[in-house]
Amino acid sequence: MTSAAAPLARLQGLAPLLELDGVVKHFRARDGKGSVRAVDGVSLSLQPGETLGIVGESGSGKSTLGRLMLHLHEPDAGRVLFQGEDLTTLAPRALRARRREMQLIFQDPYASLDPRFTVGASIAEPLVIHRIGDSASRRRKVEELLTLVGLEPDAARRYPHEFSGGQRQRIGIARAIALEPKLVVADEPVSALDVSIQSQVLNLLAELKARLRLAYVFISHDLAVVEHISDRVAVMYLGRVVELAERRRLYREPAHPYTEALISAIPEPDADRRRQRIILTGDVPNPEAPPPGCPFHPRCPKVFDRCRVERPATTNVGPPGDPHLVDCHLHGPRA
Ligand SMILES: Nc1ncnc2c1ncn2[C@@H]1O[C@H](COP(=O)(O)OP(=O)(O)OP(=O)(O)O)[C@@H](O)[C@H]1O
Repeated sequence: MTSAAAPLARLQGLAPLLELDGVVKHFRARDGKGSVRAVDGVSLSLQPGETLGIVGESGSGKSTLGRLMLHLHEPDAGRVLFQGEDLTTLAPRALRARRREMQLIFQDPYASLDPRFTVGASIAEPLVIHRIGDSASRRRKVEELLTLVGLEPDAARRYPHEFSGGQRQRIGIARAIALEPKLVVADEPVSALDVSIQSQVLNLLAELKARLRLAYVFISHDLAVVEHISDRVAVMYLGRVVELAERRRLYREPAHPYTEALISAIPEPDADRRRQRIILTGDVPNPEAPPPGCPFHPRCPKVFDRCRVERPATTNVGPPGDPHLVDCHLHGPRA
């Protein structure tokens, strides 16, 4: 996907918070032979205060992309710009300072909560690491954060195992926003929760976004969840963004047959909005040996000859001022 979205934002006079330009990350395959193209040339941008949803099947590269955005992975190629600064070339000290402004929320809050620490100590830890305030002011800050995420201030004295999954995710969120970041990457933040609790946590994230003017990158395999929270949505397939558009447009008029199939599988109680379910045949191809041409062609219900040999370029199918980018020969200049 080319970086058409980023120049457009610039034309509109908005400086992006985050820009990815041709970012690549390959891993050595777990058997030691070959390499996995986890992220294979992604360009996109995120505006301050915006929520970008990232969807795709398991193994499509969503988590790797999220970690590249926070520079928790070093890219093999391409650039990651945060507020215009290239994170890949920043000195370690400057990078540490930028880390305050970007945080990660995990699927399993246990990953960020040490069971031996009180909740208060876990939430205060980033403040301690970045030497912010003294112990009294940190205690007050922890109480404020707990209140902000809908928990009682005295939760600070208790331990993670004393809380339910939803409450633990609230604690993980309190910890992530302790340093008042500008960017939060939330990687499947509600996938481990009961459906009834999911919407409470999603509402909390939406409330915090408005209050703290956060930008989110919201990663999920669940398209219904992403629709609820995102401003724009990027669809990943085999390490690439194959479609990127404003949320309503993407769900109403998906341009890529892969997106269309994913959307058709969302359970829809409203019969008028229900789509004919498109069943994808075959598995996601092995990312160590992606197919030639369009990587989706072996599973695509609309495949034609050109798809088997030529990789589609990115085309903007959106109206002026509303980019809708898609990598599919159905929409290319010679379609
Ligand atoms: N550290 C690693 N070493 C080797 N391969 C890796 C590593 N991390 C990820 N991969 C591989 O890269 C590909 C993309 O993985 P990634 O976790 O980014 O996808 P995902 O879309 O987030 O999937 P999931 O929803 O299952 O987490 C997969 O094939 C995965 O096995």
